[in-house]
Amino acid sequence: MKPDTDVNALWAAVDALTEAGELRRLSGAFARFIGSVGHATPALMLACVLLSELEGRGHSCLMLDELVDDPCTLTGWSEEQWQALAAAAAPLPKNVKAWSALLSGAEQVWQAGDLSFDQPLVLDGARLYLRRYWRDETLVAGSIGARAREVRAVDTDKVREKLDILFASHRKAETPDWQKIACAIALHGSVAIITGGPGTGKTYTVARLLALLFAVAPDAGGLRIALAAPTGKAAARLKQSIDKALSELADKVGGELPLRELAARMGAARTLHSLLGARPDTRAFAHHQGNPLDVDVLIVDEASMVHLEMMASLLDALPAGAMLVLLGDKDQLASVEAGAVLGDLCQNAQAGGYDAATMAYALEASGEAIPADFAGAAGSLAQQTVMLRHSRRFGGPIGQLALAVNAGEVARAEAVLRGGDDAVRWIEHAQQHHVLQLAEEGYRPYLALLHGSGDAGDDGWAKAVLQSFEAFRLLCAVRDGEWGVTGLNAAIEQKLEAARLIRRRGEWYVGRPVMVTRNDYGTRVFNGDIGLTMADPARPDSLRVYFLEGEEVRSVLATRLRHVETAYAMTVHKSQGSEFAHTALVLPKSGGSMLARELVYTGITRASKVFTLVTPASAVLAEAIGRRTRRASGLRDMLGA
Ligand SMILES: Nc1ncnc2c1ncn2[C@@H]1O[C@H](COP(=O)(O)OP(=O)(O)OP(=O)(O)O)[C@@H](O)[C@H]1O
Repeated sequence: MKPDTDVNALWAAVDALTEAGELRRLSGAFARFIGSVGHATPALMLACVLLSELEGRGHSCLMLDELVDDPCTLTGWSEEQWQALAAAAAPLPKNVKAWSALLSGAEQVWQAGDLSFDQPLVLDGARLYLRRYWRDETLVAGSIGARAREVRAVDTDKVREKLDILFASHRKAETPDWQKIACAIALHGSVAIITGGPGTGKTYTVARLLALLFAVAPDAGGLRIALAAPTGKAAARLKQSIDKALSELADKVGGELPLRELAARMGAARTLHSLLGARPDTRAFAHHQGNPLDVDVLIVDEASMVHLEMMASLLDALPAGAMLVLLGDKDQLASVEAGAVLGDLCQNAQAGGYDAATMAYALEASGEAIPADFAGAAGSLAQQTVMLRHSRRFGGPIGQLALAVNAGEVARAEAVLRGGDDAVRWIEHAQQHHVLQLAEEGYRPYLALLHGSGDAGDDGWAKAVLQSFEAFRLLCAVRDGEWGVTGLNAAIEQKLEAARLIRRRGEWYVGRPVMVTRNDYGTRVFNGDIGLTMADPARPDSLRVYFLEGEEVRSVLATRLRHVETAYAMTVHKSQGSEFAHTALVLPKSGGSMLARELVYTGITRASKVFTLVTPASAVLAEAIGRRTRRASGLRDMLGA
């Protein structure tokens, strides 16, 4: 069907906004496509433009109430820009009811019901979706909800006895002991969520949960456990921490529980892509409902990085009887792709909302009484969610700063930053040369090591260089401009060259750190992997890129890596799941909607020993802390809590 001629005014307004850089090209193209497969009214086309635009910013749907109430906040445009578009599509529906009536009457829109339909758009209550995201959200909500409602029979006496052994030697740091409660609660259902800030003991707890499962399972010998995380680095860290925790536990209680057997049986942790059987050239995974994963227990770390589509694929591939345990920090930045799944699933984590049955069960199975402050009736998923609240790594000023930022307390955050402690510094009125100086100091040690005696034929030496590089990292809020990743990487290269720390001979040179930007199954390098360029010990004229995979070093010929970028500076998004002794976070002069509290919190919590904040003007910090990243999604509603 041909589009109506009265959409031409809208296309002109859309094109003008696109030229002004306020709309991505895809959004106009998407709306035109929808207009080509059915009757194209200006209001419908406008909704499609917005839906696509918001998808690019991580939202899974367009909330009609937000569109009616405050379109400028929704789109991030000025009143003038919004009016230009709205006037071109006029008359627009005045309220949600009128929008719903208009959309549900369009032949391209399907009104939510069962899962089989052909329309590209779905209207579910007051939310307009792209078909794919509606399906994913429905699947995630359905599967998680069903798992949360499935209460498992637990021998509470036995569990309590084993928990007392597993937690005997630890010093209880908080009352109640949420770690112990988390283990008991996880056993009670087919899904559990353990959330908490850095160093609150999520991995420590899950190692004990595995030991507990092993101790109480009727057929421990046949228990199939899988460990996974969104990135290779996070997977390696998970495996390392669990191995460490289990071996410490085995030293303490090894005689009483079969922990060495458990540790020996646990395979490597894998990326979610590899666990699900990603294949080149297709989005479909080898594992799905028809060919489920061969697991009884699946532990997924860094779950805040798991986007909606991946979570849907994971749940689709998980066999019905299996237990899923999600670990992550709900306050961290959400995934780059659409969705904020962990945040949505953890909507009640802070308050608890435990019902009487859960309170009674937790007391019986763990011996810990959940305080009345956390009582409520928050729905079945809340009963399977535990938030760990005491950080063991983060007592000092870095932890205080993270807490203040997370709570939105600007004055307290500024006071910590100005407190004069060596662990937290603030370059408040920075110019680019301050950042370059910081980078030179931070990267000098690994470059000195690299140019000293030793060669990459010696794995121990290559590993030491890679570990030295991990001691410092510059994180940016944005990609472009003087204060963004691309501008800073170029400037840092020049600075290091002027300081004779690197010698560039074209794109590749000894010492160049790179980040992989696309999965490559041929060379087995994956999006987000970071490597360092060193001379090939076998052929001194060629260069190889060395990657640290857990304890192992592996290398790939530099010329075989096609999708990489220089990585002295990287985005906060890409740094998730990593930790650096000294982390420097650079905020731009103005970052728009990107610059938000979750981003600053995630940047700070990447630092284990020293954190430096770099701002061109101090007001930028308050601006960032004051802005929350909110992603539209229907998951909370669909979960019904
Ligand atoms: N109850 C406890 N008793 C003694 N030590 C603990 C306890 N809980 C955690 N720890 C220790 O605190 C440190 C941080 O714990 P862990 O690595 O499990 O935290 P995490 O929440 O997984 O952190 P991250 O989010 O950074 O991965 C570890 O060294 C761990 O051994």
